[in-house]
Amino acid sequence: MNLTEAASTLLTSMLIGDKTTTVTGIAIDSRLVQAGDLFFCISGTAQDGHQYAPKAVEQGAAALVVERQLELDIPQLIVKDARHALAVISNAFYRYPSQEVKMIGVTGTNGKTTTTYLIERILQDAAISTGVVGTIEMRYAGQVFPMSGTTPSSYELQRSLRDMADQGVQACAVEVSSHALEQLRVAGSRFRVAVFTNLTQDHLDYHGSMEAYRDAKGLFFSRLGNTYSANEPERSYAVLNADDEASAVFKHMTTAETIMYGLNDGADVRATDIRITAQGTKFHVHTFKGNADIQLRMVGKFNVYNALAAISVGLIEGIELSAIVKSLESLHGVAGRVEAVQAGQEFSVIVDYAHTPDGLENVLQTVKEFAEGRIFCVFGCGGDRDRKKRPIMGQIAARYADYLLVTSDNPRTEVPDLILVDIEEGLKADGVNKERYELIVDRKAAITKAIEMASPNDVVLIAGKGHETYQIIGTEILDFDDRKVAEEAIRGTGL
Ligand SMILES: CC(=O)N[C@H]1[C@@H](OP(=O)(O)OP(=O)(O)OC[C@H]2O[C@@H](n3ccc(=O)[nH]c3=O)[C@H](O)[C@@H]2O)O[C@H](CO)[C@@H](O)[C@@H]1O[C@H](C)C(=O)N[C@@H](C)C(=O)N[C@H](CCC(=O)O)C(=O)O
Ligand SMILES: Nc1ncnc2c1ncn2[C@@H]1O[C@H](COP(=O)(O)OP(=O)(O)OP(=O)(O)O)[C@@H](O)[C@H]1O
Ligand SMILES: N[C@H](CCC[C@H](N)C(=O)O)C(=O)O
Ligand SMILES: [Mg+2]
Repeated sequence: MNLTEAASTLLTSMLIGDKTTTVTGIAIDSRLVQAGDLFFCISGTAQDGHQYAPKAVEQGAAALVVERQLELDIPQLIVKDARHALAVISNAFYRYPSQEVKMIGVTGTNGKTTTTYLIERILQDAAISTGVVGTIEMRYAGQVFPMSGTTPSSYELQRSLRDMADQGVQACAVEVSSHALEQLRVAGSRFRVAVFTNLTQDHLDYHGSMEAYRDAKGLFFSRLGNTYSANEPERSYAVLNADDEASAVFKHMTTAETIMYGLNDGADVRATDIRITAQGTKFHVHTFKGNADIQLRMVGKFNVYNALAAISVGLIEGIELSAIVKSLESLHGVAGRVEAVQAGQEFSVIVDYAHTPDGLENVLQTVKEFAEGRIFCVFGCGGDRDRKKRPIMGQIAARYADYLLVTSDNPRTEVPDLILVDIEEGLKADGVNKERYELIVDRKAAITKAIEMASPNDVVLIAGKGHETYQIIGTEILDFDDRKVAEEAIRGTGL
């Protein structure tokens, strides 16, 4: 792409310098710039990318996209909003790959990763080559790539989609975080389906209020397929959780046809007769394409919702309900989501990724349904993240578990002990007896203690980190895997 072509995508942009300059790649981080790249100076949430322009030039950038002209001898494309320009130009640079790969986006506070995996399985089994992009990893066409967050930046997403299209990938299930919506990471991507799981408290540090958080999610639906045309190759659909009140707002915002799923009468895709055991979840599903019994290997009522959302997507894609049911029944679960650790012990140890008040409540409710003995809950709250959820998570843990081991979960640049104190505030406010909990800042020590305390038939729930294989302390990323630590603790105590 040359700079004139890049400039032509934005009517109000202004090009300074050699207009024929060719750019061979896109970069937003000066440390990753390669010779020939177009470097976008983004006014970010933490810092101003314009300050890194000299470094980008030094690394070989061919040109810059800036919001104000810089005193540098290099072609510059001046735009009003570099983040917006990044989305627009990335879509063009990678030749609009979302027109070729059918995109299914999943947004919501909890359940995005799980739901994308269910969708991936259903589509793969229907011989639709499917990629998945989200918290755990990105994978397609037999390759796996690590991820640093949930939703990649717009240029990384477009670059990956182009690669998918070139490798014959037909569909892609993408986790769409509220940060991503606010930061235009999926802007310009054509979504065939937008799925909403639920909206509960999280990320108030970033969004400020629940209304602002809901509005960020709403962007996904208001931007969805807002043209009706005889030439439109395929319609877009919104798949909404009928039992979450935010869905009414999203339904109102979108021009797409909506499929409502839930547990109550009136939902288009509905579950009844739910039965949960330690081994799995049974229910009857009623849809606009027939009814069926289904037996998931995954436990928890929340997984019924995730399954209903995935069933809706399968039906939109024209897959038979019986085939969808078979696919879902074959899935063992998702790494770090209600994952059992078995090392010969006589009590249950479960590792789960619940890191929000609602996530924690759901998983504890599920555990409570099958626990025969006491419940020990090891959990913490992330540093440099929503502080308001901390006392609430403490209160929820105390409501369901018999004994709490409050510990660290990626303290990042905060003082770890103080995060624990924030959680304890909630316990004190609820008058939880000090005999029922302890604060152990070292996560390994907390897990080990819980395992030492457990007796046959008890359940040790280790929440918050799920599939994560690290603990972020300060700016250091240290190896840490709840599953391995638990297994070692079990073997170490010889139980
Ligand atoms: C608050 C937030 O969302 N930040 C994300 C955002 O950064 P930003 O654009 O605001 O950038 P910034 O850090 O202010 O820096 C400004 C610019 O300077 C550049 N820079 C910076 C340093 C340098 O040496 N050179 C350089 O060029 C940066 O690359 C950037 O372009 O865009 C970046 C690129 O997409 C992300 O990596 C970064 O994620 C940070 C690490 C983060 O922690 N994000 C979390 C909160 C997040 O996004 N989480 C959601 C998941 C939520 C969920 O699933 O519940 C997610 O989608 O991952
Ligand atoms: N539909 C749901 N409703 C409420 N809680 C859920 C739901 N699905 C999963 N959970 C809980 O939330 C945790 C996280 O699930 P999952 O990883 O699928 O969510 P996510 O939305 O991808 O999270 P993240 O925002 O970190 O990407 C699970 O370990 C489980 O405890
Ligand atoms: N997507 C979430 C993941 C949180 C996981 C938890 N282990 C933590 O570090 O807080 C976030 O970035 O806020
Ligand atoms: Mg996720």
